[in-house]
Amino acid sequence: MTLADARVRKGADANDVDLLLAADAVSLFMNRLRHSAQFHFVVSGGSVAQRALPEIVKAGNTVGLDWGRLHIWFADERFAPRGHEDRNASLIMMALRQAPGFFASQLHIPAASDAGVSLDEAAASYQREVQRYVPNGADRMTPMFDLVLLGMGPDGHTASLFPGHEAVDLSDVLVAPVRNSPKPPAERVTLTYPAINSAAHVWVYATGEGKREALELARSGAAASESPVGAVAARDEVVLYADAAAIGE
Ligand SMILES: O=C(O)[C@H](O)[C@@H](O)[C@H](O)[C@H](O)COP(=O)(O)O
Repeated sequence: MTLADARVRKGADANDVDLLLAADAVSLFMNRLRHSAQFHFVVSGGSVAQRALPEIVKAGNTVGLDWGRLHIWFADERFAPRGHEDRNASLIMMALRQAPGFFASQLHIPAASDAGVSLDEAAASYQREVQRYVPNGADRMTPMFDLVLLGMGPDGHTASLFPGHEAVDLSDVLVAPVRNSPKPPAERVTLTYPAINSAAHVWVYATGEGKREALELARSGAAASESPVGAVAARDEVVLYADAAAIGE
């Protein structure tokens, strides 16, 4: 299943979408954790980190979610110094501070640029971390995240997979270094399609009129090089969370 045939969860506005998504995420966590010891959840930067994640944390706390059983991963991270405002980690850590029982060791952050490793090493060590912690799917080879929550840019990028960029074409790695990103900062670490598309659930979050055109292109089944978000897929289900402004209906 891809974004072209995704189930759509539509909210009247961004706030409505946040509430809808938070309730769905928590029920997915609870259901999965009935049969599984851990839940591997991939989050993104931008408004996913700023708005959706804090709402998910609030909804989890309301039902007494055991945060100690979640592992949180990054769809992408900017290769900037630790604590820098460009880092997605800053926002994500802020949201998770409100999640009782969630330990720092359950948060998997790609290395910062001042950690003494190169960009290539940061990507390689993140890939090793994914392989070490995330259980493999039915093929016993590919790590299977439980849920990947992606944002999208007005250019159709998702994670740090940008239109026309080489990371979009990679089929043999789970994590890639990105140089010359059209959106600053230029250097990033990103999950690739093999990692994203083998997840059980992939949810795409798009709010605001600025996303409308890119979303339309993505849902028309455009090629990955033109619309990276349009090429995301999932083993079980792709769901689009969008407000009326983004979906244009
Ligand atoms: O790394 C980045 O440059 C951003 O994090 C970026 O990828 C962002 O997630 C999308 O552009 C969606 O952003 P919004 O959801 O805030 O519109």
